[in-house]
Amino acid sequence: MSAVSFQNVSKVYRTAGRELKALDGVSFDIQPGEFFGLLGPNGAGKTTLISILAGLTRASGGSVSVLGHDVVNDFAAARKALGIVPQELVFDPFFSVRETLRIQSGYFGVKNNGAWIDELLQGLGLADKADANMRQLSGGMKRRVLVAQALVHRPPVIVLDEPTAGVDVELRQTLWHFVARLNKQGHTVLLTTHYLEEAEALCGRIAMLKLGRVVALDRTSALLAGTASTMMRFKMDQALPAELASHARVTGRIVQVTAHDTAEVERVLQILRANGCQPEDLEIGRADLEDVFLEIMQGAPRSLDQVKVAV
Ligand SMILES: Nc1ncnc2c1ncn2[C@@H]1O[C@H](COP(=O)(O)OP(=O)(O)OP(=O)(O)O)[C@@H](O)[C@H]1O
Repeated sequence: MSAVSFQNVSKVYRTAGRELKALDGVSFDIQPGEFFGLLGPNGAGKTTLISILAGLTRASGGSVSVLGHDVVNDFAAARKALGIVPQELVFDPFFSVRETLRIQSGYFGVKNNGAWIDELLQGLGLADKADANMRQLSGGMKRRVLVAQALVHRPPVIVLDEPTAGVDVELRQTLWHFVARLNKQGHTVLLTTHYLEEAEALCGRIAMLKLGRVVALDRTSALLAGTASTMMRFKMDQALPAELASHARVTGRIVQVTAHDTAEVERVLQILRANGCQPEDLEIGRADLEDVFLEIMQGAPRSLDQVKVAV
């Protein structure tokens, strides 16, 4: 049985007489024990999909289940199987960290949860804040409590919706260490993030959403293998020749161009030379998930062969 199953999920938002299709026929399954990444640019539909999974939003069509429990018809069982770490920080400021976690245990009907709460506090670096009031905590500490709160009932499926947005390096490491441990123990993890290096490091499989549709779904290693394997990076003052624009990324003076092999690297250099460009600090390296993501999202040509070379 799948840990999470999305079957032909669609969602239409109607606002001010306008219709917006936020999700359009999304289907995929996540198997028990997977560390699964859901990626996509702003507005792709990630949060909408997670809200439907959490039972906070109704799908316009299709169905979603968690360990076989439909999120609409069998809501309580589906919700109990999920631990959802939301994006926003919402707390009652008058309770201590430990009280907050006890109350949350109560919501799920979990009794005698002290030992697990201690383990959560320890694992998330909150042990010395256990008796502090929520309002006294920094933003990063509050975020740790959010994670602890989501895990208080030991859910088999953990959903992390951009958990590291605006979070410092130490907390990220604490969080990933802890979540990776839970995953090794058999918990399924669904992660949405804009940090592609995190997704590359953690996720065994990845789905990419674009305008509400799944545009890529594969093992992370296969996604990386399927793209241009080489990235050329250099600095340049001149404008990028138009022939290279479709598979290049420009950030200020820094240019990154994809190439599949050394012949393509030579072709890029040839195009640059023919256009009077003078690249500096040239580096050639392996493509990473960010390159794959941009290639898929921009629908850039997969090979330089498709580009006319003007020499
Ligand atoms: N409550 C709503 N009413 C109307 N439109 C909405 C609502 N929520 C989301 N949308 C629209 O649905 C689309 C998908 O939004 P969603 O928040 O799911 O994307 P996302 O992939 O999570 O983006 P981000 O990375 O910015 O969080 C967007 O075009 C958004 O404007």
